[in-house]
Amino acid sequence: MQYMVRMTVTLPPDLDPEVREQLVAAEKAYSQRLQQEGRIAAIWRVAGQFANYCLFDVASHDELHELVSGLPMFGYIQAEVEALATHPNSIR
Ligand SMILES: O=C(O)C[C@H]1C=CC(=O)O1
Repeated sequence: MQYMVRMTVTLPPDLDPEVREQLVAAEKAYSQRLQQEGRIAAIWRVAGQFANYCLFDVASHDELHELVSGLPMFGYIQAEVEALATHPNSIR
């Protein structure tokens, strides 16, 4: 099952810079592991914003929730999820 998830990240402006650096590094490692596993099929930065679109390819709503809620930055992320179905005009 595929889901397009828009994540908007709002880190507190007064967050300790060291904690921020650790969060960013942990987020990168987690995200790259999911990409290597194919559970994040693609990721794009929204130009000019601290936001991204992630295409998840997972088995269930529950797996999606587990992965999104496991993001190190989860407490600072607003996630908007759209479930994707096959488009009848798709040639793939
Ligand atoms: O957009 C961000 O930097 C936050 C984040 C969520 C997944 C990921 O790889 O990075």
